[in-house]
Amino acid sequence: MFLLLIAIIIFTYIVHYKMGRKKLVELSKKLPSDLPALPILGHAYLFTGTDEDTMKSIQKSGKIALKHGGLATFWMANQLYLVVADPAASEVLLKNCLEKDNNSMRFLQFLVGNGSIYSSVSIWRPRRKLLAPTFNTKKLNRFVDVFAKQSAIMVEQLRPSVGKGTISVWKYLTTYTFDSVCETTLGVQMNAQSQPNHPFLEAFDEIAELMSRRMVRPWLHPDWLYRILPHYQRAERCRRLIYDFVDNVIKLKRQEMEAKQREANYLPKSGNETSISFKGTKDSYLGFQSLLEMLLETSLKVKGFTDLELREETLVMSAAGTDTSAVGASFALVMLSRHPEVQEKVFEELHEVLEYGDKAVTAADLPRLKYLDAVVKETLRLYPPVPIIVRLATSDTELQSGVIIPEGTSILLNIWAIHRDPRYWGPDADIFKPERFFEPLTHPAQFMPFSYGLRNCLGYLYAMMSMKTVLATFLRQYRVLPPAGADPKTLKEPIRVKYEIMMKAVDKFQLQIEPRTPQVTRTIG
Ligand code: HEM
Repeated sequence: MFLLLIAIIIFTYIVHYKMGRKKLVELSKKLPSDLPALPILGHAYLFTGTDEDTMKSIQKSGKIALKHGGLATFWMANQLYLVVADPAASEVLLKNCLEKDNNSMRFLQFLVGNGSIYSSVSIWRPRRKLLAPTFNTKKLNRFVDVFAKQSAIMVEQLRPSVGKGTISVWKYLTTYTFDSVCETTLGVQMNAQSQPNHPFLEAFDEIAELMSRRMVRPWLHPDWLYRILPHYQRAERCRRLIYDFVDNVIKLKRQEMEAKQREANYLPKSGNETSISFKGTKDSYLGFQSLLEMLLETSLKVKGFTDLELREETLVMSAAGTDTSAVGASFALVMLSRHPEVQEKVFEELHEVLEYGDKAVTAADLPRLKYLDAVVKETLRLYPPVPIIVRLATSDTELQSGVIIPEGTSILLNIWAIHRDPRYWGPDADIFKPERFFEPLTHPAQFMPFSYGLRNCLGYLYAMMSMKTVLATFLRQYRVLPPAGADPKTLKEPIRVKYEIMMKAVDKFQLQIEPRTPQVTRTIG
């Protein structure tokens, strides 16, 4: 009897599995990829080669989907991926499929553990609820002074390179965002701009590269194999360094907050270290509350985050906030170097809103910089720092077109392709034209550099503020030009890009910088 029961269970499982696979195979036939699938590997061979080749494959998959009305399928080994390059389908999928595709996500979880960005819905939902209030406009407005201060430092760091030929702006922008993110999220002044080889930043860069390589190389996927490779040893060393650093910050911040509370007589002198009651919101020594401090405070008032959760969430914010905004601002500078007429319009607007001089940009100035806003958006459209996002269909999901996406399908939303769809952006979809953002969008999901739906980017407002502040501060002082000796024909072609979890310029954003007149020298306070 027992054996019969086991046999029935196994039989039912096999039938269920086969039925599920049948639906996936049917979908792959209905929405073909146009490219041959190899035995065992499927289309995984597309992701061999350099990071630039990987990005080319992402673009190719998007183009194929666009050719077929926005949907195509690919096999990565035995896993079916639906590539989506259609706003209407994206809207349905991003509203209904909240679970992330674990096949690719588990490699990113290596660093951020259960941090909300890659976690399962059951972990993500309560965390998002706690995190969301910290990103409101009023609180973020207080960060603009930090962005302005760090931008001024960046402008000074660049001064020796002004008028001296071609340079890569990447290191300047990434240390700017890193210092800003650390100060506003962790409440720590890192000074990476004056110390660009900061070990924390280097570890972050290295681990991002290692994780993205593993993600797209199936032979690095099995844990047992990965753990014996030097790749893993390097990743583990970076992870340890990052964890130690963040854990220390959390510890120090706890102590700092507790001492401050005691000083202000918020606590009885004999207060128990672990049961502190925060009665009021006090600004830190930085003059504002960092996101970590807000979370620490919440954690002590209501059932909030444990130290491990705090580590995970602060890491998500640091990882999600640093390179993304640096990539966005760097691409914007490259686009402006290629479009001098647009750069002049930005400069005129800056002159109008901020006047000549070196008055720091304030939160009140940002909404008035409308043309700069359109320039940033147009850059994010053509060069979205996060060109793909993934989801998993946890139940059969019907699209508006009637196509049913079966449970178990991995979904790859190709933001790069959605942003270049001529059906939504017109025949000049590939052209840089900021003015298009003065017209209403045809579909709310046709522009989604920050994703769309309930799991969209929490930091989009933060990112827009940071990018606009640094660009405004930079462009008031300097003019950007293409690299010396650049072939005019190449400058008309799309920027060469590579995929490293984020999309970056292959040449690390090379430019020439010239001073604006009248030149203003600024002393950093
Ligand atoms: C140009 C800059 C940025 C871009 C393009 C960007 C893009 C994205 C995208 C596409 C996602 C969603 C991924 C998905 O749907 O699977 C995301 C999630 C997230 N981003 Fe950003 N991001 C940027 C800046 C920031 C900043 C500055 C912060 C914080 C300081 C931040 C914090 C987050 C967080 C916490 C999530 C996870 C949200 C959740 O799962 O609930 N991002 N970001």
